[in-house]
Amino acid sequence: MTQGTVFNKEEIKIVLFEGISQAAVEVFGQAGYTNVELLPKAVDRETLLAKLSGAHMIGIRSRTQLKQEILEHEAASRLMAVGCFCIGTNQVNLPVAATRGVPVFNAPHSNTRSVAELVIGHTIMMMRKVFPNSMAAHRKQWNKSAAGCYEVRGKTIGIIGYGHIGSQVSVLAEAMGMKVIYYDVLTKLPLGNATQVTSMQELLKTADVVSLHVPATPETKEMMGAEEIALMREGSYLINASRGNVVVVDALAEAIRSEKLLGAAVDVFPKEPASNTEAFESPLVGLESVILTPHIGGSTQEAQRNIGREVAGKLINYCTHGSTIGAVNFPGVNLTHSPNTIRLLHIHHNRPGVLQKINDVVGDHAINVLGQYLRTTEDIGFVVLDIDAAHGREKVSVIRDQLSEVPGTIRTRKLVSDEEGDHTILE
Ligand SMILES: NC(=O)c1ccc[n+]([C@@H]2O[C@H](COP(=O)([O-])OP(=O)(O)OC[C@H]3O[C@@H](n4cnc5c(N)ncnc54)[C@H](O)[C@@H]3O)[C@@H](O)[C@H]2O)c1
Ligand SMILES: O=C(O)CC[C@@H](O)C(=O)O
Repeated sequence: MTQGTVFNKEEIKIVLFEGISQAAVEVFGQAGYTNVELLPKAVDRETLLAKLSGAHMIGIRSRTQLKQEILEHEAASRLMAVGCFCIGTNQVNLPVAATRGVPVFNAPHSNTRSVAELVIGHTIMMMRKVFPNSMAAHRKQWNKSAAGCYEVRGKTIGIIGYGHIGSQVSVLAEAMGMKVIYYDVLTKLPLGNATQVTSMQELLKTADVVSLHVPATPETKEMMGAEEIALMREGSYLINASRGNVVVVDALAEAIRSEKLLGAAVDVFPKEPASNTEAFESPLVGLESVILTPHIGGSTQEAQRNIGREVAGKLINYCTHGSTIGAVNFPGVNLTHSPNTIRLLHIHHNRPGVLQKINDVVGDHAINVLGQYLRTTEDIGFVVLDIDAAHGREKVSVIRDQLSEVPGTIRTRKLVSDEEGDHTILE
């Protein structure tokens, strides 16, 4: 019999890695989740496993790699949900997390303005050679010269990936008098006077500044290599604040050395140091017309605070109510507090016949089902049963045990609510 262990909210162990904003801790605390450990940076594998041990929910940013081996490790056996306190979720093996019954949440919007602002800053700094001149001034050299320096006004920026960030870069660039063209695999509504072009080649041949804003996918891996850079205009510029492996860095370094490109600004790298104490290595190091920033596109107080609140809220909603809205690897079910209800969550492999078996189990008991929800993705099925606590309280543990034995079951959870509030029962 798998009766499950009762955990009140203050016993739910939450570990937040990588200097996640204190705002997240506050949001957890306001919701009654007070057992939160906040670690200032990413940790090595051994520490990660030690911290994972017994943790119900964790929060990470882009440095912590949750690979298959980690997710399937005994230390992660209690792990119920993961929050990526950022946009990117490529650091998590999402299919493995899903088949472990672990939804992964992120913050798709909260840092996008910060990235767009940095890109605009990079554009001006790059085209005015601000950093080489500033570094020279720090060495007491006075390089007053207009050579190789340009206004952005009237220049064309070509945005590859016109999503949340690309479209904001578009608006800000246009406000500075730039012409905007963009390429996206989807047809996207142009903002202002921006124009969508039909091929990446056309964009590369036309733009004075190319800015990359695509997600990390197999299609975007190394999408800017030597061939693509060769198509760019002589003396143009490249910005990458998306993901490191979108650009072939050796090809970019070569284009800078040969002065095919007058400059570049790079915020993300194929290999990034795991902590601020590890040395940063890149073929771009030492090329003074390249602005190098340490993956800080989203690193502003405003963005981190908003992300902290957003992702903590999603984790709370999942833990307290079973709501998976906003999960990137899980069927989305929007659930809120339902008084005097016992809520059973059944996460299973999406294969024919599971729902029927669940209904058979429920049908064998004289209980009042107040609500039933089903959502599936290709691989995962998620069924939620709201059972009237007035009649079902004694029977629910037996029902849960029987549901746990339905072939294809990944995980079950039981959430009990009453007028005073919710508490959580986990496997
Ligand atoms: N530097 C940072 O600190 C930082 C911060 C946040 C996000 N990011 C990264 O920025 C990137 C963009 O984020 P977003 O929030 O704008 O994403 P988004 O999903 O809103 O937009 C991405 C756009 O790219 C398009 N796209 C996908 N594949 C494409 C392809 N092969 N060719 C052309 N277009 C393609 C999509 O249709 C979409 O419109 C992501 O890689 C994200 O991880 C970086
Ligand atoms: O904060 C981070 O570590 C990642 C920032 C950014 O790349 C994101 O994916 O949101």
